Amino acid sequence: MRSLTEHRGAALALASPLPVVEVLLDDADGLVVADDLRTDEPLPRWDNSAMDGYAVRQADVVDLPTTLRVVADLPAGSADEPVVGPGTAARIMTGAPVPAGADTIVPVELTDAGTGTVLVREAPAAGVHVRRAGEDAVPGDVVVAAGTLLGPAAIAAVASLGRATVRVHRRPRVAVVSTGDELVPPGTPLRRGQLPDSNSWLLASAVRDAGGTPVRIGPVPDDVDALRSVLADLDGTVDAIVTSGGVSVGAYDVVKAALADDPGVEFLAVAVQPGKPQGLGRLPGGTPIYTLPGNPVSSFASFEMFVRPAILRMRGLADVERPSMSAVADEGWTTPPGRAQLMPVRWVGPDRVVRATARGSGSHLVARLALAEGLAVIPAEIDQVAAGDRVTVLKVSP
Ligand SMILES: Nc1nc2c(c(=O)[nH]1)N[C@H]1C(S)=C(S)[C@@H](COP(=O)(O)OP(=O)(O)OC[C@H]3O[C@@H](n4cnc5c(N)ncnc54)[C@H](O)[C@@H]3O)O[C@H]1N2
Ligand code: MOO
Repeated sequence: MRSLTEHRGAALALASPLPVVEVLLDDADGLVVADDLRTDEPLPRWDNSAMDGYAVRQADVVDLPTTLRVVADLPAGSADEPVVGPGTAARIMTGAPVPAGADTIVPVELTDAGTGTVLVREAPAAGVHVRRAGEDAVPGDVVVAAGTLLGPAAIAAVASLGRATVRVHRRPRVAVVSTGDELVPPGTPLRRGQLPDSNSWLLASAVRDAGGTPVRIGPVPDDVDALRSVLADLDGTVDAIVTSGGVSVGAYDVVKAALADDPGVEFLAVAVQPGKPQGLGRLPGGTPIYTLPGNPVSSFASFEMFVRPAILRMRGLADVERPSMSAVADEGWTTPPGRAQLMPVRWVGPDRVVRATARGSGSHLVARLALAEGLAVIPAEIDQVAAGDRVTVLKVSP
């Protein structure tokens, strides 16, 4: 059996950052910046006022109170370039450029708010309430580095450079294909033996949560030719394919059968529970394929371990790890000998977890998987978790 870490490495090795495209800022959320974005100008671009008030000369506000003549009115956006000479002031609003001659901003609260003349009762020291050109960034500074994930703050930084578009790695399109004769779409009446396909929805949602665009297909019946034709159509038109089911040693394991002669795809056992039977590789057209086991908790945990990091890498992210933390197991449980365990857990305190369901990591427990907030990763060498033990928990809930 291959170790969890080794298989994760093989899964990640199939992925590389996708080609770069230029997108409007409106479409940039969740995408990853392709090149360093530098500023050509100082930011702020000019000295400007941090307060609504009056721009004055410090020498004029030493003996207070005093009355100054108002020679200009400068709202934010004003292109006027008045000069504040001795005995005068410019009314100024937050964000307007500080006019030549002025070195001091008097907030309106310290004046009589006059428009023809202004009575100044108190004044701050020179430079207070002035936002200096270049104090945020100077020309040549990298403002948004290659590899930055675009969220609200980073998009604001790009916009503040005056750019309407940004070059990013294309968002991965990932096909998810569920297989199994027993599956019907949710909402369809069930006869004995049938069950709703939950994996294609699970995987489509997981793709979206990983920042990809899912192409959901399924359920595909246990028919080798039908599945081959679905995969051939997808090969070369999507960035990755994820299948569920049909990879163990059953008589009708369609995914394994459909790809058995494909030299680019290997099937193997990984020392992990759930998620032991796995396959991965490239289809003839070069598309990476990940064939996950069909048990829903196995599909969930396998996607988390093997597919999600690959999608993050395709997006151009350097860090493909989930945030993890050490937590205390509030109860004990057994783990399979010689295999790592991925135990769905939920929080019962800031750093305490219990199994999400009393039946633990059983790979069919799809209904109660909904309670899982984390996956405790128990190394293969550990055969028993005791109450009070520390475990590493990946935070997986959205
Ligand atoms: N003799 C052996 N049998 C099994 C072994 C083994 O080593 N020897 N391994 C077991 C393990 S571990 C797993 S995991 C499963 C994986 O099997 P498959 O990937 O072939 O999955 P299926 O047989 O197609 O389905 C398993 C199970 O999951 C249900 N399922 C499948 N797809 C969906 C879906 N889209 N939505 C909801 N539920 C789904 C399916 O009905 C089965 O109950 O093999 C074990 N067997
Ligand atoms: O590997 Mo299976 O996923 O243990 O149930």
